[in-house]
Amino acid sequence: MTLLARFRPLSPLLAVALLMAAPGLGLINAYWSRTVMLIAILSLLVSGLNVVLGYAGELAMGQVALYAVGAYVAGYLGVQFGATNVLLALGAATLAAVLVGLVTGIPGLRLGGWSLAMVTFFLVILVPNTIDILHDFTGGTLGLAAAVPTLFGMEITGTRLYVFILAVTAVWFAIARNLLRSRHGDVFLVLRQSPILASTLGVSVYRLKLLAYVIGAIPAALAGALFSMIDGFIAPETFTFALALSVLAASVVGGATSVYGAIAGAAVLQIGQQTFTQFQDWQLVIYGTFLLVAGVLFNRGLAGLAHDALAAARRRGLLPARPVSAALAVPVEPEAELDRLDGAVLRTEGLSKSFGGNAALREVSIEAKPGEVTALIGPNGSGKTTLLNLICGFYKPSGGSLLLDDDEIAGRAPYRIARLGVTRTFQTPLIPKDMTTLAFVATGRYTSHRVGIAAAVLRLPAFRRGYAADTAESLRLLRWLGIEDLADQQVDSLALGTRRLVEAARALASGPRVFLFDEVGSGLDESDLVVLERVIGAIRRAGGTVILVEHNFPLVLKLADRIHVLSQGQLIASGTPAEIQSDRRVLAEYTGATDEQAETATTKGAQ
Ligand SMILES: Nc1ncnc2c1ncn2[C@@H]1O[C@H](COP(=O)(O)OP(=O)(O)OP(=O)(O)O)[C@@H](O)[C@H]1O
Repeated sequence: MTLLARFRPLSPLLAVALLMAAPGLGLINAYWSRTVMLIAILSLLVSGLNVVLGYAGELAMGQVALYAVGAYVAGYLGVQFGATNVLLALGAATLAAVLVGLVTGIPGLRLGGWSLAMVTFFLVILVPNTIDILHDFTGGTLGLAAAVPTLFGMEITGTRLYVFILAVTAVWFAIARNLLRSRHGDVFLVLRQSPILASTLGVSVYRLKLLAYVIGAIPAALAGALFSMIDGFIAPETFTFALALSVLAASVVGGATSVYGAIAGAAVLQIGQQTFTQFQDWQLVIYGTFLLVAGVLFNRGLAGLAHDALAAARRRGLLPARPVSAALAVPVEPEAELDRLDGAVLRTEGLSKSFGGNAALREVSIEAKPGEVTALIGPNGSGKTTLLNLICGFYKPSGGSLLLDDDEIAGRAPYRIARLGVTRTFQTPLIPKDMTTLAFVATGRYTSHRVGIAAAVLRLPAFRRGYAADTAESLRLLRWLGIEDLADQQVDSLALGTRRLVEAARALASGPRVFLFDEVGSGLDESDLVVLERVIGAIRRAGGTVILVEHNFPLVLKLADRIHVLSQGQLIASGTPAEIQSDRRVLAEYTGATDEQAETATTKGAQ
């Protein structure tokens, strides 16, 4: 390990220490100390927005309202109760943020769609009125003169306050870094791009979004409490809609899916505002235009540019390569067998699904057994994907039963069904952005091998063990599939065939009981198809239950133990590959042959 690589993890710490010491060493004057404090505060606001918008993909505009909540709670405690302890102020602000987060997040997220965006947007608009209505507590439009903050009897002002604000900001960023650079952060990214994929991983979309929203609320309220300590005065004109926009703009400038991008974005915005004094009059127009342009051209922000520049420097050998995941070498023979899988019997009994007047599935009864491949075939629109979606819980049946080892699972939430060991791949692979192939495969283990948030934030041994096990197992699967060299590549840069194999690895990573493969062979070249056949064969031998929806008839004949044929939502035939191959109705319906041609074909087949 080079000296540079050894000290890399310490570099943020050194930067913070230097910045903290700067006023004492006479490196910065009072103007710049204040600017640094304001940048730290804005970066807390932006960091919270990044968690909820950049990672979890939920547009929540309420950072400014939570900022106001933090400021007034801290201010009120000091003025009304003489509780000036800064730690108490931060604790109370955090509590208030969690409370407001839950009260606004629960209805906003329950209703779905754009509800949270609307709720939080109105929250910001209502801030000045709310402050006015609560003037007994807030001082109304006149503002609130806050008490001098203290810590164990010591006044926290001047350089002490500067150091305190930087310390709180550094602690928050350490928490955010540890949270976002863990499987939790990876699953937030999955959630941002595909709630469907997130539920396939066993994640409750509603709960995870609420969690991200509440976590994002905390730094905003902390920022408010810290802000109330700077000037000792808070007034409603600080908490404006323009500030909400500037937080959004700083998030875009820094890069919403970056941990430290929030600091870069906040610095650009804060210094920009202070430098261009006429800015105030034009700020709404400037932010609006900037967001429009940046949304199209600049969507990974400064962090994205820095990331690309570092990657280019590594490619040219100017910087040492990143520790590659292959360092965790585990010898795996490509032909090795999978560990034993605890397959389950999946049965549908008279399962039906109608969309309005369209009966997509009519009284379908099938059984898929462990250690067998059960194939579903049929022409386009015959109901195959609908059947998979019913099994996964994405649709609720209009009638009939769905049994997993004799337990009724119809109507259960998708994430609950996933947690029972039902996994799937998709007709169009669902592949997130901003994630390596290895991390994506490891998300398959998120709920089956869960490591808690506290363990991740505090980097406890349980986290380290879990992370190492996830990495080793994901790498083992990639190696088994012959694509370990792609482990560190961005998963969304892979070709379609490789994406399907990576999806299979993600599905395998949780050690599931039932596999649903939706047209997994389409778009694969010959060599990928060979790997796919090996994968499905190995799952079957390991005792897993496989349901295969596939148009590639020869592939189905090769892999399936039993085939069910659907036509216009009805089961028209079930049998072994040999029986299906010579079924007249199947040939007529499925291949589009006329009855006469089908008869000729079956007669020939019988001879
Ligand atoms: N969400 C939906 N809303 C309305 N109709 C739907 C929905 N999903 C499926 N359908 C309808 O149900 C029928 C069966 O569709 P499904 O996608 O299950 O067929 P499929 O056999 O998987 O077809 P393909 O081979 O083209 O994927 C079609 O008529 C389709 O239009």
